[in-house]
Amino acid sequence: MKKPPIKQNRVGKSSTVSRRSAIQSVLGLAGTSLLLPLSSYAHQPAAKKEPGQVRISRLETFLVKPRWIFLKIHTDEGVVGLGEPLLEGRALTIQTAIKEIEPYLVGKDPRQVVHHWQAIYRHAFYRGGPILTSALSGIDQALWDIKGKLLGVPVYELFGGPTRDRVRIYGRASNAEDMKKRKQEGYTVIKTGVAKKQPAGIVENPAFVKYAIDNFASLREAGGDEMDIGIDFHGAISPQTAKLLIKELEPFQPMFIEEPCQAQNVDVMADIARGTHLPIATGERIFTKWGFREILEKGAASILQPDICHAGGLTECRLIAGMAEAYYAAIAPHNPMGPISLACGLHLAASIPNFLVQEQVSLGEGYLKNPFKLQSDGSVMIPQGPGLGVELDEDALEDKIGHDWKNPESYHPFDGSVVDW
Ligand SMILES: O=C(O)[C@@H](O)[C@H](O)[C@H](O)CO
Ligand SMILES: [Mg+2]
Repeated sequence: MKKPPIKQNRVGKSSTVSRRSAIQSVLGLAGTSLLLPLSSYAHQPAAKKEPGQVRISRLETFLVKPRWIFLKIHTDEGVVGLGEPLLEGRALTIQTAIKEIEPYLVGKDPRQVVHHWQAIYRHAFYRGGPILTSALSGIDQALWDIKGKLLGVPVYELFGGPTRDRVRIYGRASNAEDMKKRKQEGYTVIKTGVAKKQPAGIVENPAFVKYAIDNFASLREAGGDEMDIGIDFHGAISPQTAKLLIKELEPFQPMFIEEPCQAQNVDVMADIARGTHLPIATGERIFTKWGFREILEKGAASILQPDICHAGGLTECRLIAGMAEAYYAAIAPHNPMGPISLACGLHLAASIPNFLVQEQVSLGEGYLKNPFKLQSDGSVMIPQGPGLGVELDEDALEDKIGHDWKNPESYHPFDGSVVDW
């Protein structure tokens, strides 16, 4: 059989032999040639360090309030890369996943970002899934940060940008009063949710619909016709109710309908999308290009909301943006995370043509030495420092270390049954 193109680990040969024979004996395959030759199982060694080269020395994660996890990838040259490998409610699991990936990275050249992405994703054998792609996403972000810092340029420069000089961000409003405040702060885009007195069931009566639509109408009135207002159904409404609400919302022209249903059955979302001219947005629970492929092919959404902390990092989200462009779809990164995630969104926005708007819940006040500032036109500027261009404020962070965040639970008040939140 042909030798694999990658140099093999001679030093590790004996452990490779025992690993293969262990695999073979477990599978009952001893003596058969079903498995690849020895060399194919070898771990790629850290190449000898030449002068001027950099090696990854250690991965450090820490939980940060309210529910985040930050990653630092340390190098033997002192350059540190930042990432946010968060999956909400699973911070400890992610921490463990990163611990398991660390031995692969230690001793390696941090600049081979795409190569490491491929190795971490594909050698896991069980590919993807929210836990592993979130861990990988944070690592990918930190590696781009290191690469930019080593070269002394912002990440968007490495991606061929800037494609724009500022980035529209959106705030949140659940009622007319919030809307007026956001407008005053300078926001030109707002996201809201479906107003409801109790969790949605399967079929709703006119009172449910009226309550939700009246609330949206009050937001439209407070925001005015020039305000872009997206509405997040949160995948927590039945598809039939989603269709009904969308029909009633059409006259108020929302900017997009987010997660009109869960994305597990893409055909159902595509059916909803065909029934309205309003743009359907989805993506916070979809991972990698393989997850977004089906959404695009079936025309289930025209606004993709990959989370740069879940979907595979900056490497993968750029590729997803390219796929989206071929379907005239736009990118609006999901981001209820921290400021490292926001910085990633800004670099992505500055390096793709089809960016729409960026979600954020924190501009980094109390976390960053150089927090972002909302401009009077509803935008923030793209960070100009090397790498991701953000620096943690370690002193301010001290009292924010650690959390025991738990995701909400929701039960129907009538019979106590589990409902989506
Ligand atoms: O679009 C959003 O920001 C929300 O759907 C959040 O991702 C969700 O509440 C979990 O944090
Ligand atoms: Mg959402």
